[in-house]
Amino acid sequence: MAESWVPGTPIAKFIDHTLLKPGATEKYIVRLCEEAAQHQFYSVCVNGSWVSLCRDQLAGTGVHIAAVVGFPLGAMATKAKVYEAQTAVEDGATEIDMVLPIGAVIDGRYGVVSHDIASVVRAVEGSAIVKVILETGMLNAEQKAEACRVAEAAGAHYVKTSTGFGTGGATEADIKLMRASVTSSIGVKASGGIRDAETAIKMLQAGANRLGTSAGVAIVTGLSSVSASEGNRAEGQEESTQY
Ligand SMILES: O=C[C@H](O)COP(=O)(O)O
Repeated sequence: MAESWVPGTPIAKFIDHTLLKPGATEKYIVRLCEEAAQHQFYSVCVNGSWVSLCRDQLAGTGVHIAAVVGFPLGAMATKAKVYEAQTAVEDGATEIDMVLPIGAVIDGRYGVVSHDIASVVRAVEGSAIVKVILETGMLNAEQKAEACRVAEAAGAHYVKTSTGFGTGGATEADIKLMRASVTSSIGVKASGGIRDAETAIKMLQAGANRLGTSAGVAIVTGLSSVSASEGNRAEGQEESTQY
């Protein structure tokens, strides 16, 4: 069962400190790890090529490593997602945040969705938990609810709202819908567009067990400090959430 936040307690342990921008450089990944260790975030969430660097940087800190898979489109072959997940685990990830095949959900081809998720779950079973990203901004309520049910039945440990690169991000309404669509055995992760403490707390109160955000430092300090990912944007990237 995923841990739930208790009002009045610190939220750092519920945050996946995230840097997924394509132009992220080594110094910002190192900084992400330093910030995660300093603030004792639950994990860093990174693209697969950074996992071994994070493992070295985070040794002895207690901070976990989450790697994204099939990110951000979800449309890769299942075999490719399996290989990507296995590689991330070999390199030190203990959490896999995979994007489900969004088009198959929209088509109603839930057998394909189930097979995709179950294949990744099986590939890393015993070594990593799997969070399934729905990209909620692209789905209607019925599709979101059914995708949650299919993900849980396929063995997922969490359902997660958004990549942060697609249409829309986490909303309280979606967190409530997703929480109501799965049992208490699995968690709900809110991600995409969470930029301040007030929003973070709203997501936790709505039923989220984890938050994915590239603004973790600003959230826990309550300041508009420049976190690793924001610094990365300062090197020439806009904060675009478009593909
Ligand atoms: O998986 C997490 C998201 O990519 C974070 O999105 P964000 O950059 O909008 O906070």
